[in-house]
Amino acid sequence: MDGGSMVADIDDNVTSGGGVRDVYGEDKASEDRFVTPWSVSVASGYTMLRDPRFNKGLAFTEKERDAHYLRGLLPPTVICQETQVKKLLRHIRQYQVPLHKYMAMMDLQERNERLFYKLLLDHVEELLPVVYTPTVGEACQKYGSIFMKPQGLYISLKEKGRILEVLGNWPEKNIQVIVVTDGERILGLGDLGCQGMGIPVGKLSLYTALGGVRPSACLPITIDVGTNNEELLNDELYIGLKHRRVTGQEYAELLNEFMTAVKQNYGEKVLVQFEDFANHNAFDLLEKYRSSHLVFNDDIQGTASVVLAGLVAALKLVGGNLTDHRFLFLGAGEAGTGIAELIALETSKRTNLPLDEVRKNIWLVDSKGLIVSSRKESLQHFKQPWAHEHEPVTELVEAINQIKPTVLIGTSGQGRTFTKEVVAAMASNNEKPIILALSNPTSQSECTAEEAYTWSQGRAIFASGSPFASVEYDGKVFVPGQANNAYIFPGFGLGLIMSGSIRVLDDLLLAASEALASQVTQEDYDKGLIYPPFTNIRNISAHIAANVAAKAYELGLATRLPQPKDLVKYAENSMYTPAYRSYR
Ligand SMILES: NC(=O)C1=CN([C@@H]2O[C@H](COP(=O)(O)OP(=O)(O)OC[C@H]3O[C@@H](n4cnc5c(N)ncnc54)[C@H](OP(=O)(O)O)[C@@H]3O)[C@@H](O)[C@H]2O)C=CC1
Ligand SMILES: CC(=O)C(=O)O
Ligand SMILES: [Mg+2]
Repeated sequence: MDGGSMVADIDDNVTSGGGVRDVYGEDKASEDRFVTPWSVSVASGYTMLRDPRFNKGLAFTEKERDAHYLRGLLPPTVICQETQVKKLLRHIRQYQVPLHKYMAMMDLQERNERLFYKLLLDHVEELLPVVYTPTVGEACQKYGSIFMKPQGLYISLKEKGRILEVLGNWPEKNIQVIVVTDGERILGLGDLGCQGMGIPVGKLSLYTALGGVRPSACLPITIDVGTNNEELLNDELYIGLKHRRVTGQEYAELLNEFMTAVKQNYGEKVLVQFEDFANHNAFDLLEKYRSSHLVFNDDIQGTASVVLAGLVAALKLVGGNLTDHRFLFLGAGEAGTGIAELIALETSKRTNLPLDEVRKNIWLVDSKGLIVSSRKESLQHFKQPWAHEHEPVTELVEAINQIKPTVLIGTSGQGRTFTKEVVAAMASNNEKPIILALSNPTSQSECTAEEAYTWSQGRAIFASGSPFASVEYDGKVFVPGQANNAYIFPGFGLGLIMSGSIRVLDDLLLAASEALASQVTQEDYDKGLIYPPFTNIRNISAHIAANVAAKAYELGLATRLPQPKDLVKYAENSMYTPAYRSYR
């Protein structure tokens, strides 16, 4: 036997490891290959089915199934989007636990984006509490354990010096709205660190569903500088940086790099919405960037705009004008002082009285009691304009009895602080007390709708940050309204985008507020409502967007010229509609 034939034998019959010959080619699976972490097949619709932006599920038509290599990848039946909505709604409703409904909705968003938005928009009153407050609060608390797929963009201290590069990793390039949080004050739930991501994700879902900004133009971002939440720091499943928050210069530098990178990458007209930052950063960030970037703080400014709208609408029910009313807040942080400032601004504009004068009708209570002048030196800067001459008062009931407000607003983040005595005190001083329990989620609401109506013998005009069901009292049904910045920011953002605005001024917030108040109908007033129902939200958002854009053009903030003639129509036409598109 010579060497040559030996080689031929081995080649033919024996594998290199001495095993059995690979007859069926199966051993190819263990061959060394160049590894790429993804594969793209141009001759298969498989990737299309798995892309939430294009997927239509069983709604792909016969023609589309042929044209896009989908044959066999779907069961044979074809159903329309309306039927899919019905099916999905039934699916969501079968869950008893709100968090399970939330997870099913997120799952749908990642599977079939248009169906998600169609379902949300068609059943907005039912599903808003699922994708937004209160359920989003619980989702953030459990974010680390419920999520398999990351959403949004995470920018942590590890990315310092490389933020521009990180922005480049996001697949979409034409971003119009960024909602960013650092997770330090998530709703009224405190510091949830990196798990706060649920908030920007939820807010941006509303930008699309309620305001019609297309999903690909929306970018949720969480900045992770650590957390002071001990429970998270000790949780092995915590998804964020496991150290206490960095503050001071290091924090400021990261935020500055972020803001600079955002403008460099997306241009002058990208809107940055600050969300759920703690107040020791929120006011400073807004102040620092409002003159160089298109920014607004939803908790300070969006909330102010929505509450002012509700109060202006409430005047139709209680009579008088803003100067005839006295306002008392429980909570003097972002929401409280933001609302107070916008009420004062609007009142001053309406009456030509100086701001300092109209501020005297507005009082705030913080965790140490009534904000009065003797405390001025020790107060944070945003509380100082509200330090009026008065003796110190520590109890809310006492403050109500002494100041006799016509309007009581809860922005404390502390549940059940509007006790029976508090509501009764408001009711004994006012025929129709206006009581707004704005804190979120429901567990942090200052009182429930039932408590507000029962303890005021059905006389309160009540709205809350998170939704409550209707209440029957003394044979009458009371429908509580929802005073939530969700009414404002989607339409507000659309107005900025469609006019190409480059800065946010307070006058734009007043314009948004005015538009929202004008959408409350006689039918709503007859039910005691000071906000229109969310079912009509696209129309409401179009009016808000149009009024904001009109003001932006008037003030010379708009860059998209010429100004469209009919701004409401223009807003409506600019909106993303979630109906499926036909594919050729
Ligand atoms: N409905 C809506 O659209 C919105 C609702 N919110 C809700 O409002 C709440 C507050 O948010 P924000 O203003 O940003 O938070 P901040 O932390 O900025 O402010 C909270 C304020 O409440 C005060 N406070 C805390 N505990 C008490 C107490 N027991 N009695 C009296 N005052 C108290 C704090 O006092 P001190 O200053 O002394 O610490 C502080 O002034 C949150 O629950 C949030 O979800 C916020 C934005 C929008
Ligand atoms: C609604 C909202 O922005 C908040 O509770 O923080
Ligand atoms: Mg918020």
